[in-house]
Amino acid sequence: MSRPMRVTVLGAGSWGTTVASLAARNADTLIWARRASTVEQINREHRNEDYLKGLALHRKLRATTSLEEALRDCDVLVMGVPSHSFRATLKQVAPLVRPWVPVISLAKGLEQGTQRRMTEIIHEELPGHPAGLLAGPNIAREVLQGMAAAAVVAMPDETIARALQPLFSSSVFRVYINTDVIGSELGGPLKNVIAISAGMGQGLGVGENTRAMVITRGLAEITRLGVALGGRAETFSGLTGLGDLLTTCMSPLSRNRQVGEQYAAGKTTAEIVASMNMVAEGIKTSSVVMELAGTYGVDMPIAREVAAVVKGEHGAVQAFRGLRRLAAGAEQESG
Ligand SMILES: NC(=O)C1=CN([C@@H]2O[C@H](COP(=O)(O)OP(=O)(O)OC[C@H]3O[C@@H](n4cnc5c(N)ncnc54)[C@H](O)[C@@H]3O)[C@@H](O)[C@H]2O)C=CC1
Ligand SMILES: O=C(CO)COP(=O)(O)O
Repeated sequence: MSRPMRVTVLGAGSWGTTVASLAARNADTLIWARRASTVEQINREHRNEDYLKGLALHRKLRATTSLEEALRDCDVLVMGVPSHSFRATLKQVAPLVRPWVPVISLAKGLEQGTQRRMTEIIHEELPGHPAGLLAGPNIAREVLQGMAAAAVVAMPDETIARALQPLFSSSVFRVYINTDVIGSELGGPLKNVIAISAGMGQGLGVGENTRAMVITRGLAEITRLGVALGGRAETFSGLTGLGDLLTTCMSPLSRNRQVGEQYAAGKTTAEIVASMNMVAEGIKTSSVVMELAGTYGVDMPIAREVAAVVKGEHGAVQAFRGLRRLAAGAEQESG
């Protein structure tokens, strides 16, 4: 007798838990967390108070602290850990997961030191596994509350993407597919850096025109680097590009935007990181983005200012002064 499809999600933070709760509507879903207290709360009370305070999870979602149990009957593996733990987690997974299982990344970061995208790390650590991602403008709390949203499953193979699409879909969560993995995967990490700038602007009270400038010129930077790295230009005006940039720059719930507001309040990177219980990928990604911009000769003035603030080279006020001093050329060119 065939058993129902098993989705395994690794990492029970805000987004891993939310995606697991979505998948539990459509498939037998198991989430792996390191902390026994989190597992117990999900199994007994259908909640994850540390990350999604006051919100109910799908009753069928089950949790475990055992990686062996999580991977035993896994048909689809979803990686919900942040980019800094992505490779280490995959190394633990490698001996336990069956060879053909597709692996979907939720992480919106780039690896420090190697500058790798998460699906590149999947190929390196789990060779032969189909690798893709789920991304889009998806603030976890809003999605879990059932507010309508849309996302993209990006896989090189359209047939596999179509097979995975219904696992995450619901009447209020619309999942599209895209075969441009590079373009779809770069939107998230790059928008996180721009969102820090938008947050700085918010904190400094720069006004809506300036915010629109940061978002629009930020998209130009994202697209320039993304295309140089092999993404398709049109992907950056879709959900994983412009869509995610907008939600992250506009939402007070965005951790990256909150980080920018903290910089505007005069806090240092160390102080900000110490005060957060969640990850803001844009902090670490900013230096990786500047390395890539240097290698590919791409002009990224907004990301450059963010990277300088993250490193403590100057403050948010100087960053916005720096942006004002930029010479403006033709709109489709750099700057
Ligand atoms: N929260 C959101 O609204 C969204 C987040 N994302 C992305 O999803 C990824 C995960 O973010 P969140 O869930 O928001 O982060 P979070 O900060 O809420 O939770 C991170 C989770 O990963 C776990 N973790 C960290 N290192 C680990 C390790 N070595 N082994 C096992 N577990 C580990 C933590 O214990 C925690 O449960 C990030 O890359 C983020 O950019 C993407 C879309 C939406
Ligand atoms: O990626 C996100 C929304 O799509 C979440 O953004 P933050 O990590 O800034 O909260």
